[in-house]
Amino acid sequence: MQIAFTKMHGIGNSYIYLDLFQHDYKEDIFCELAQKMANIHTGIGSDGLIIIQPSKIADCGMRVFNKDGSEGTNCGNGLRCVAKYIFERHIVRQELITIETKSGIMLAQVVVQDNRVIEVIVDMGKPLLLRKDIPMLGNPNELVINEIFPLPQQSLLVTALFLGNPNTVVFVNAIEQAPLRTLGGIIANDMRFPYRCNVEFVEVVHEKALKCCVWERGSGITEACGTGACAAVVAAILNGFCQKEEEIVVQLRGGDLVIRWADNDHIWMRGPAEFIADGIYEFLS
Ligand SMILES: N[C@H](CCC[C@H](N)C(=O)O)C(=O)O
Repeated sequence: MQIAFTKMHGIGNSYIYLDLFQHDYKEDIFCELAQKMANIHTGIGSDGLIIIQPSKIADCGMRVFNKDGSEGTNCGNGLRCVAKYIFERHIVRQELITIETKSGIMLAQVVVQDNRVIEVIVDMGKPLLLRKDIPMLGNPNELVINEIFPLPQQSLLVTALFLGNPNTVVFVNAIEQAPLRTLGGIIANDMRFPYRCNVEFVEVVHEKALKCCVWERGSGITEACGTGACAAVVAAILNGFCQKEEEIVVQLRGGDLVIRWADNDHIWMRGPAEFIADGIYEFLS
């Protein structure tokens, strides 16, 4: 079966995009397709698969599937790419775009220069801070801020929250020394998170800049994570390292995002989105 796809990335967090406005691919192949197309050796290579589809309640819908075939509930870098895609491929004509995700309807504003989207600003909604909303085992109506998180090898101090998807933030003195490879997957798959979680290690550079590296639920280490960068800013503000209302630059391996926790409690993310290639994939189910 031939699959028409577009590969795009948001600061190095790359996905294979399928456009269901143009093609009628059935959802029962998405899990296997994500695993096969994301494979760098036998497929196209990406951090996962994103489905762009019609929606009854927004300009379009977005579903995100990780490398392991699991489905996420949102994708910050993916939202910017979807907004760019549907604007430049004329699925919509307006610059303010609504995108339905499994964690709610997101609002994206494309910034256009010479008919090209050079940047996208996304309202990522409000962070959810209670354990029951992350979700994380323990007292359901408690916050998880700078909490001791015992592991077999050592105990960490974590701040956990839901922002598009479950996130656990660990502050470190130097990002180069973050135990990303050794502990990222262990935390992400810990049984205290019923739906697993994305894990961000964060160094506070100063009150308006963070360094962040990420182990993503279902995909492992990625160059960047949009929802993770937003979660890092929320955690830094909750821990008193940064201030609400300020624009915070989050420096990830693949590039920078500008994040702001506004006074209406919404999180705003600003960053680029790029096309890489269009192609046809031979799917042998
Ligand atoms: N791995 C994530 C989905 C992708 C999130 C990330 N790529 C982003 O840019 O937000 C999850 O399963 O929650």
